[in-house]
Amino acid sequence: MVDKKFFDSLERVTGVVMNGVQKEAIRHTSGPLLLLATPGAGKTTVLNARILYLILRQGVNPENILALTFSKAAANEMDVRFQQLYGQLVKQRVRFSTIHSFCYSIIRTYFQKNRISFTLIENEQGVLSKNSVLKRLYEEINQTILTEDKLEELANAICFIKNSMIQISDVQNMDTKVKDLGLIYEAYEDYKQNAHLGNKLIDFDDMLTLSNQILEENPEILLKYQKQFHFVLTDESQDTSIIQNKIIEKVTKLSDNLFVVGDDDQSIFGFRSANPKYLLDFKTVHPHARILIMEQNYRSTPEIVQVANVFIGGNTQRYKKTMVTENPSDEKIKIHSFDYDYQQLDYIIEELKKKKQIGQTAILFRNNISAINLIDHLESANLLFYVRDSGYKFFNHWVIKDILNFMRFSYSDKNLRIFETIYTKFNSYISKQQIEYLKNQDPTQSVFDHLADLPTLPAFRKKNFQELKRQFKKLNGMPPIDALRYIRKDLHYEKKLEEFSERLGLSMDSFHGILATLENIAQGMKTHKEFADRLRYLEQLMLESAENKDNNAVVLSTLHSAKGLEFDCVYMLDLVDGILPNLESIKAAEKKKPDSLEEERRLFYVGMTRAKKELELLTVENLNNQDVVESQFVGEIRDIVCPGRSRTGKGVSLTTFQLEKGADIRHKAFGIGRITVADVESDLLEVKFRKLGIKQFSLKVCLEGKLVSSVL
Ligand SMILES: Nc1ncnc2c1ncn2[C@@H]1O[C@H](COP(=O)(O)OP(=O)(O)OP(=O)(O)O)[C@@H](O)[C@H]1O
Repeated sequence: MVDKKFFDSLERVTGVVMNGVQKEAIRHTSGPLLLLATPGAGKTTVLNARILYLILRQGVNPENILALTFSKAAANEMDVRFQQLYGQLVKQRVRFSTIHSFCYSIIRTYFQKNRISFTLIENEQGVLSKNSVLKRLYEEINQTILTEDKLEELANAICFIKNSMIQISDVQNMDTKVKDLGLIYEAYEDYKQNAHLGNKLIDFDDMLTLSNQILEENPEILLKYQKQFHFVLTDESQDTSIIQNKIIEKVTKLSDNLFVVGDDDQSIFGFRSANPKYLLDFKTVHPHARILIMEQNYRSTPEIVQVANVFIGGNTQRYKKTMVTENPSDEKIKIHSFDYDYQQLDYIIEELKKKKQIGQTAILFRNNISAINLIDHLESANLLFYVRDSGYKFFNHWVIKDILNFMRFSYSDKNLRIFETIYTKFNSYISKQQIEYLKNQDPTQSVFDHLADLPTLPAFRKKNFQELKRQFKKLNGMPPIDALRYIRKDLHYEKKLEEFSERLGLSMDSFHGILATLENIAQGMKTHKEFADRLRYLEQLMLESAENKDNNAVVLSTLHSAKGLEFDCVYMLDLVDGILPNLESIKAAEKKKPDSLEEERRLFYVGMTRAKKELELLTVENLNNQDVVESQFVGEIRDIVCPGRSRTGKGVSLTTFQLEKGADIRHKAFGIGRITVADVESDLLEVKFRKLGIKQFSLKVCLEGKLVSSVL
């Protein structure tokens, strides 16, 4: 009865009437509890309300409460949400923290007490920084340079090792694309321990490893934390890694007051060793735990909820949950296919222009690079935007630096300093010795003239240098878009990139993406300077976009960073196989290893369930100048949204949609085409594709292998 007062005042403050399960979770005061929920079920809402309940109703001191989540942004958002709603009721600050910052406080206290000096190397610049150390060790061990993309792969692999608590001796058995990972890892750990005697170097994930070790080896320290944090709550618990899990379990062992909130269907950080297994095994570890399930979605329309339910049901490793909603109906999920990526962007811009308010709209994508073209388009259309991952370093990528250096050099083929940065990146056949020779020549003359004047040079090489001189001169007079193509094709920069990628085992996809993005930005520009200025301007806009956050600006975010958020309207773009799902997961699934494809499905699901009212899925047939195939997930959604269109009449109705002459279908490998023949008796399906022309297939194989799907 007394709790009624609490819930009444909660309702007044939040405007939310808690449902039965939510109330039960909020009122749960002792013992472990797993609160499993579907998206939009109010997990964060309940977690905050439970903290309030503990403080106001149970008289718990806020200092004894620890609310953990797994990203800085999520911790901040929880804190802000709590302050906004309950700041008036609770004056003392509650500790909302990431697990890393909690661990940092453990090691800092321990090191200070034991007079151990340490340096954090995660975000440092210069030779001591984690990235510089990793780069140096990789290059020493592998005798080859490490690109930014590979560096990210290496850093992720090391993060994975630590979070999964993999022993050094087992690293070599890991399935990884990083060459000699075991050796690099060992050297890295050794360097951090011993390179600076008397000073430990510590990276982000060392905070976890060291905290776990400190708590394990020092019972008095562990007891201090156990006594201080009598109540521990973890949000987004599906993202807990093995080591994080161990730390949480240790700290809560005494009080046993662990309140775990999560959704196994939203576990999307596998590359950092996050694993839904923690949730799936909760009852085994805590046999006396309560498990509550919240399936009511307060966020989205029935149209979105129903489709998302069926879609996530395609995964096998999950708690079976069925989302329901009482929200009013709205529009169906929309699916749009475009021939080219720029058409997709034009469409979004037109749609945004029709809206009065765009602050409740988000554009979500798999890879940060998708944001760059968007920014360019949005700026041109005078639409305000906010980029959530504004730290993305697109504009500093070495490929962009190369391109700008080609352009700069074309202005003055005397500039040896710039020439040195590009001479290996086109077919120059210039040796290091020749570069040394140039250093002693008259700097007011063309480097090509100097080279052509070399005494013992064969005639064809002379001609070659004269030709290069002519080519760079030609490049200088071109508008940026033509210049880009000229650098790629005529000066063979792209071929050099391919050779480079092959040597280092890199995929060309990201390079294609960068070059195509540059081409998009260069459209319609007249001078190289204008192009370079535009790049600088866009970079600045991106960095400053955080200021637009609450200013009616459309939100641009990767799917990963959008977790926990909600918007009236969501566009998901670039939905093609190879991006979402990514290539590795498709290949693994073909070899009957479905785990990563399941994670890709969860990522897609997280994106869909951010939408309250409108959800639009956008796919293209040509992305970054490459022909691509629609995401298999989009095909599935299409079949869920529009099952069994007319099954009567002529044609082949062995599937949920009609296969008949004149009907448009989507082939998994070849994209959209129009049926010219569909004949069961002769087992023939003949399709005319827009770009590939007519192709014939076995009807049986297509149907059994689900190679064809309907087009809305
Ligand atoms: N009982 C309720 N009645 C009405 N609205 C509610 C109720 N509980 C939560 N909500 C609203 O539902 C929306 C989703 O809540 P919240 O963000 O807490 O969900 P979540 O489970 O954390 O979502 P996700 O896991 O998808 O990020 C919010 O707008 C919240 O105010």
